[in-house]
Order: sequence, then C-alpha cells, then structure tokens
Amino acid sequence: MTSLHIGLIREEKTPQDNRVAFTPQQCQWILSHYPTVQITVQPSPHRAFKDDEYSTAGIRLAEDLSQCDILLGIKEVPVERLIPGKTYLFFSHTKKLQPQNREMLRTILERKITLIDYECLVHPDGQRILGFGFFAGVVGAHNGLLEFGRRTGLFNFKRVHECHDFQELITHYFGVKLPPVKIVATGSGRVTAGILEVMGLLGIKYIPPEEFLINEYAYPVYTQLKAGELYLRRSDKTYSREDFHNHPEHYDCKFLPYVTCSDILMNGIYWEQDIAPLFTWEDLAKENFRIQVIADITDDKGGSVPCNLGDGTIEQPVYGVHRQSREKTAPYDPESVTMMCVGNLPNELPRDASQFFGDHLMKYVFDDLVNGGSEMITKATIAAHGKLTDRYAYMQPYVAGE
Ligand SMILES: NC(=O)c1ccc[n+]([C@@H]2O[C@H](COP(=O)([O-])OP(=O)(O)OC[C@H]3O[C@@H](n4cnc5c(N)ncnc54)[C@H](O)[C@@H]3O)[C@@H](O)[C@H]2O)c1
Repeated sequence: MTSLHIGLIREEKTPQDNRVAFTPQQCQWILSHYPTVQITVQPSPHRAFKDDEYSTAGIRLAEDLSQCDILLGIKEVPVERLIPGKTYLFFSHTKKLQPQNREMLRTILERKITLIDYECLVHPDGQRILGFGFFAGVVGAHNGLLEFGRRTGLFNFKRVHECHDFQELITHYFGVKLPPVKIVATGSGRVTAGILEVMGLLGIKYIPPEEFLINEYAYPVYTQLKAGELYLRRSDKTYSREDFHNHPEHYDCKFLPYVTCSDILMNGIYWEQDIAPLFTWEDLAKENFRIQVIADITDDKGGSVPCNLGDGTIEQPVYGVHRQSREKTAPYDPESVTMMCVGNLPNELPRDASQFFGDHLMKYVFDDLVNGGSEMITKATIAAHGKLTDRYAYMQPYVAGE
C-alpha cells in the first residue's frame, strides 16, 4: 500500500450540489482501516454533512488541498478551481462531447490534470459501478404519489427534502393507508430499484403485468415493465437485449394498453433518441388516457414521455400539460396530466445518496486507487497528465473545438 492523501472538494457548480463522495463516518472508517491514507475535507456551507460533522469525526478540514494526491468531487469543477497536476475523480459529463463542458476538459488538459470519470468506472460485464439512480427512484416514486394525493385530494405526503434523511421519510409511511391506486413502473435498473423500495415500504402490492391490465383492485397495486416487456422487434415480435441496445429503431413499444388502466406512471426506463416513446401526443389526447400523474424519473425532455416539457425544480417539481393543446398548465388542471420531471432528485436525500455512493466507491474502487491503479481505473481515465488516453482519443476534435 502506498501513501495517499485524498481531498474531498467543495462542490462549486451552480446550483450548488449538496452531495459528497464520503460521509464523515466513511472517512473515519477509511482512516482506521488504511493507515497510509490521509483525508482532508474542503469546508463547504452547502454540503449535506456540515463541516462540524467532519471535525467531530476527527477529519481534517482545510481550504488548501494542494498537498492532496487525489481530489474527489461529484459534479463538474469550475475551470478556475482546477488545480494543475492533480488527479480528479468526478462526473465530468464530457464523454458524450457535451458542449458545456468542453472548456473544462480543455483546461484539464492544459493543466496536466488526470481525470477519472465515475461514470466510466464499470464492472467487467460493463455494468456501471457508481450512480445515484437508486435514490432518484426513491424520491421520484415518493413525489409521484405525493402529487397524486394532492391532485385528487385523497392524501397528503411531506416533501422528501423536508426530512432529515431516508429514515425519517420512512417513519412518515407508518400507518399511511393509500386509496386503491394503480401504478405502472418501467425499467429494471437502479432508478426502478428505488421505485420498488417505496412500493415495498408502503405495502403496495405487486401484480403481474397481464393481470394488472385486465383487473381492478380494492387496494393499491403496482406492476413493473422491464425492457423485454415493453419493446418488441417489429420483424419477428421477439426481444433480444443486445440487439435492442444496438438497433432500438427496429423495436416497437407495447406500453399503450397501460395508459388506459393506470393512474400513475413512474418512468425509470433508460431512453435514447431512437427508442420508441411509451405513448404519443395523440394517445394523450384520447378519452381513454387514464394516467393522471407521471413521475418521469428518467427525465428526458420530449423523450420516452413526449409530454415531458422540461425540468421542474426540487422546490417546484410539478406542472400540468394540457392533453389537447400540449401547453404547460397549472399542476392539477383537470384537463391536464400532472408531470413531475426533476433532473437532480437525489439532492432531496443527499445524506443517504452520498452514503450509498461512498459505500460503492469504497467497496469496488478504493483499493485500486490506494494500490496505484488497475485496468478498471485505466478504462475510466479520460485524461492522464494532460493528454487524452487512447480510449478517449475520439474526443480530440471536441477538445480542439472542431
Ligand atoms: N431524474 C434524476 O434525478 C435521475 C437520477 C439518476 C438517473 N436518472 C436517469 O434515469 C435513467 C435510468 O437510470 P438508472 O440509474 O436506473 O440506470 P442503470 O444504469 O441502473 O440502468 C440502465 C438500464 O438501461 C439499460 N441500458 C443501458 N444502455 C442501454 C441502451 N443503449 N439502450 C437501451 N437500454 C440500455 C441497461 O441494461 C440497464 O438495465 C437514466 O436515463 C438516468 O439518466 C435520472
């Protein structure tokens, strides 16, 4: 084990993020199990864990991180904050050549920085190691129910960010009796795991899709539609995961019947441009469109849910979309569908989201960092000492501004 000094940087992207890579307890655990590791935390007024919590846990706080070998953040780092020669880990959102982050990557290269992107850290089977989807699913499912309660006037939930943490949220579920609502959830990744967690905590009963389609129930129920139950190859009416990922344009979506038998849609399915939407604007305008609330947790504007007209905020997460005019309306307008589309849902539960993230970082990545690298780390290294690595050489024209 080589000695390693880790710095936890302050999030400075606007709006300021309240998450962190390691909680005070996780820092404490690392220090007690890795005698060669030091940690310094840059103070922050916005972090979900206060500076005091770190100092009480015996973790050093300092503004100056120039002594650190590795700097851990969450979101993109403003260019003026990038320290030359350091190794950074954060979500850079550059690998899809996002124009808003080109200048940052250029500066990273100029300042001979090494950038390891969390998003590119994958298990050998290609599954991503780190992500915040689970708590996005938890918050999104809660918000979807909350909005249904407010829209119908049948029940009231507290907003998640008013709770200290997930544990407190759970205590609000004790004794809650929901009306006989029918919920359809899509997907099978982390977001959907979060949705299912809320279904379990509230005792909402799972019903297989084929029964959900034809029956009504006297109690709250949900069904889950994975990609294999949602998409069908046009030519032979089959589904192959690999083929679907490579040729989504060959597949039709089978979601339509669910718009006529569900009250809430909780959307957690991955989407990209060539994947068929769950329904169309024309379907939304029809009499038999029963869904009243859509929690579009996947949250692609005009994506799998065509009436996603863009993001709300944590403070004001919902708006209505008129089913005929397609215009934005008041959230609970009776002629509209209530849309909950928020791009930073995990920020409503930042303490738990940070802990979950730090746990995975510790379990699957930390040893490799302490041991000076691994194939997994190499594959996630976009830039090394100021140069794009071979794997990411395709980004050269983007960096050059071509
Ligand atoms: N609103 C928010 O705050 C928020 C937060 C986190 C994630 N999200 C979004 O939610 C969606 C799901 O996230 P997740 O964490 O559950 O993802 P995940 O990585 O856990 O699961 C993604 C699923 O999509 C499938 N997939 C991967 N590549 C695909 C491709 N090219 N075509 C079709 N399917 C593919 C994978 O097999 C996997 O089952 C993503 O679009 C993500 O950006 C939103």
